[in-house]
Amino acid sequence: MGNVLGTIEYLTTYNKTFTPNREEDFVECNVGVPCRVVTGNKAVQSLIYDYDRFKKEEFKFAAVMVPEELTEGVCPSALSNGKFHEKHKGFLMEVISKAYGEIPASTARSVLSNVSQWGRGPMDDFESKLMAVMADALLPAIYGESTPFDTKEIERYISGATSKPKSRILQVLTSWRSLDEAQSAKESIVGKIKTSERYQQLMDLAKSHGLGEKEATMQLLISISLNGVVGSGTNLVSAFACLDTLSAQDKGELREEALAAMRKHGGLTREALQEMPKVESFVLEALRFSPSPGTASNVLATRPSTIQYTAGNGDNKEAEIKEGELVFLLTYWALRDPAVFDKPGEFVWRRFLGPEGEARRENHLIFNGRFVDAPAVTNHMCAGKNVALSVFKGIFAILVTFFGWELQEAPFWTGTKVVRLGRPDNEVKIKSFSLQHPEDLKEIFPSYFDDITRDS
Ligand code: HEM
Repeated sequence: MGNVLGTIEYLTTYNKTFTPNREEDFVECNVGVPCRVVTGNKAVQSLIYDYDRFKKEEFKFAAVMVPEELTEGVCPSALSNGKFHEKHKGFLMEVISKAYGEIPASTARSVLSNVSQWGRGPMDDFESKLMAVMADALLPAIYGESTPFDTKEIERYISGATSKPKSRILQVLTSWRSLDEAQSAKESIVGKIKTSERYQQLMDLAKSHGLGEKEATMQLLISISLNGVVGSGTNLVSAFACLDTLSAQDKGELREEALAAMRKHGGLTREALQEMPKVESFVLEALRFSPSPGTASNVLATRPSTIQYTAGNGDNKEAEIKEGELVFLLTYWALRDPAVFDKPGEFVWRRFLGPEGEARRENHLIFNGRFVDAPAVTNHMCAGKNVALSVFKGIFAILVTFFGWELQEAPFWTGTKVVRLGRPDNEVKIKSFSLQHPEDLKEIFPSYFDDITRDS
C-alpha cells in the first residue's frame, strides 16, 4: 500500500488498522510511511529496550514530524538518541523529580480551585477543563506558582508541533495548516517560562547537566507541554470517562478508600496517596484500556537483523528487519493482548490489585517500558511516570470523595477515531456537577469550602 492510501486508512480506522492476528506480531503496514507493526505484548517487551538494534527517528513520530522552527532546532528528548538524549533527559528527570514532592499539594490546589469555578453544569467544554486541571497541577510544581500559563495556548503549540505530515502530498491532502498560530503560542509560552519565578534555578540546573539556555528552555517547552500537559490531559479525559463505567457501589469503594487516607493524613499528601491501592488500580486499568498517547512508540532499525520473539499464541517466531526500517511498537494492542490480560476488551478496575495485580504490572507498557521498571537516561521510558500516577490518583481521589456528576452521554470507544487519540468517540460533556459531601470537604479542605459552596 502507498503512503497516501496508508494515511487514509490510518486516519479512518486508527487502531483498527492494526487489529492483530495473534499468530503474527510483526505485520507489514503503511501509516503514511511503510513500517512494521508490533502488536504482541511480549514481542513489544522484547524490543522496547533494544537500543542496540533500534533508535529513535529524530524529530519524527512515524508519519508526522516536529517542525524544527518550533523547537529552534532542539530535538525533543523523547525523539533523540545517545549522548544528546542522556544529557537532555537527565536534565528533565531532575526537573521532574524536584517537582515530585510538591505534586500532591499542587494537585489538590488545582482540582479544588478549578472546581470552584465550574458551577453546576452543563459543561460542554469539560475536556478542556480537565486539561486545565492537569496543567495547573503540574506547571506550578515545575515553574513556581506565580506564572499564569494558558492551557489553550499550550494546546495550540502542541497541535502545530505534532501534526505536520512528512510528505508534501499528504500535507496538501490533510489540509495541514501553517505554523503561524503555533509560532505565536510558542513565543508567548517561552515568555512565561523565562519570567517564571524558578527560571534561574532551572537554568542553573541545566548548566550542571551541560545544557545551554536555549537548549534547556526549548526542552522544557516541548517536553513538558507535550508529554506533561497535552499527552497527560488527553489520558485524563479517557480515565475520567472510564470512571463513568463503574457502578455506584464501586465508586463508593474508591471514595471510602480515598476519604480514609486523606482524613488520616490531613489532606492529599504523599502518604495519603500511598494508601490508595484501589484508586491506583483504577488509574492503571484506565491507562491500559484506553491509552493515549500510548498508541505507539516508533523506532528505526539501525542495522539488518533477525528478531526473535514470542507471538501472542505462545509460538517462538523470527522476523527479518532491514536497516532503516521503521518499527511501530503498538501499545494499544500490546495492552489488549489476551496472552497477558484476561478479557482485555473489558474494563476491570480491580485488575491491578493484590499480588496478581502486582504481577500484571510487568506487562503494563503505557509508559514506554514495563511499569515495574524505572525511567533512566539510558532508556526511553517516560520521565514523568511517578508524577503522572500521583497527579491522576490525586485528581480522582478528590473528585470521587466530594463530588458527583452526570455526563450528557455515556462514553463509548470504537478505537477507530484518530482525532480522539484514545479518548471515547463521543466528547465527554457534563450535564450536572455538584458537591455531594460538604461536611467531608469542610473537614479536609476547609480553605476551599467557601469558594466551592458560594453559588450552591
Ligand atoms: C498518563 C500520563 C503519561 C503517559 C501515558 C506518558 C507516556 C509516555 C510515553 C509512551 C513516552 C515515550 C514516548 C516515545 O517514545 O515516543 C513518554 C516519554 C516522556 N514523558 Fe511521559 N507520559 C505521561 C505523563 C508524563 C508527565 C506528567 C511528564 C512530565 C512531568 C512526562 C514526561 C515525559 C518525558 C520527559 C518523556 C521523554 C522521555 C525520554 O526522553 O526518554 N510524561 N511518556
